[in-house]
Amino acid sequence: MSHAWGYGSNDGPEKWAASFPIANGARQSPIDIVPTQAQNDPSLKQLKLKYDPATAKGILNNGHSFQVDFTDDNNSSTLAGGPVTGIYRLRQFHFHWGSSDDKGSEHTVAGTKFPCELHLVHWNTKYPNFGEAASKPDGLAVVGVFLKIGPANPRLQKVLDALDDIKSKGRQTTFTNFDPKTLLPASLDFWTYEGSLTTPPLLESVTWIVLKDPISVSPAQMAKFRSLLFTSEGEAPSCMVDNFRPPQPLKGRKVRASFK
Ligand SMILES: NS(=O)(=O)c1ccc(C(=O)N2CCCN(Cc3ccccc3)CC2)cc1
Ligand SMILES: [Zn+2]
Repeated sequence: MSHAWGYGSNDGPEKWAASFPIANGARQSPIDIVPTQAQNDPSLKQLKLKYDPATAKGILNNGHSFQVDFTDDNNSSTLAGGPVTGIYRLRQFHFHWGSSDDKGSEHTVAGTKFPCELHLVHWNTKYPNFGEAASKPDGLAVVGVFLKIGPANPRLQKVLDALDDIKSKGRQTTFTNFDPKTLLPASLDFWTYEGSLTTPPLLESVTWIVLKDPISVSPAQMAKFRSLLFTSEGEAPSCMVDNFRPPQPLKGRKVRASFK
């Protein structure tokens, strides 16, 4: 069965359930976060993020987004605390964005869409590797950060400057000496809930940690994201935009807040 999926009218989120029936599962992501319905949980620990810039390895256009990959053969770049038990290793970060500034994020906040959303993907070191962890209910932890239109964000620039080298699907280049902590807002206040990957195979293995505060991105910087292609060299070019899944049913899940 072909698992070719995308974000178009023929292969987009409304069609994924045909190949990935878990798309209609009990803990799917993203969701609409309603702050007034999120309960403050004083038992939530402070989020502990430790990232070593030397673990940054490369940047890849994977045909759905672009990702910055990290070496994850030791505990140099990790997430701990917050809602998770144990130590999770940083594997990659990537983004989702829209064709215009009025959409693009996967999570929404009381119905508000942001133009872009950053995902930092970590896997639980109680499992031997990412692939194993991705199939376990407590296997992954993804930190989500909203990007809001404002002044140009200098901390995004090194990532955006690399995009010219990975314009089409399958292109990759080295990307080293980068600290993803520089992409985070000042406050690590977060909402958390149990969910899934937001792309196929939609595995229900993600503890989501969505930061309350956005970081800024300028319209010109958004244009850089939109300069990428879904397609490989030699194919009819298709702009990489609107690579977001819409919010999914909460199905009785509770969203907790780390803040009052
Ligand atoms: N938007 S997100 O929810 O943060 C997100 C996080 C991670 C990925 C991701 O890395 N991939 C690429 C390949 C690995 N598969 C899992 C897998 C499938 C089959 C055999 C082993 C593991 C997951 C999709 C995608 C989306
Ligand atoms: Zn993502």
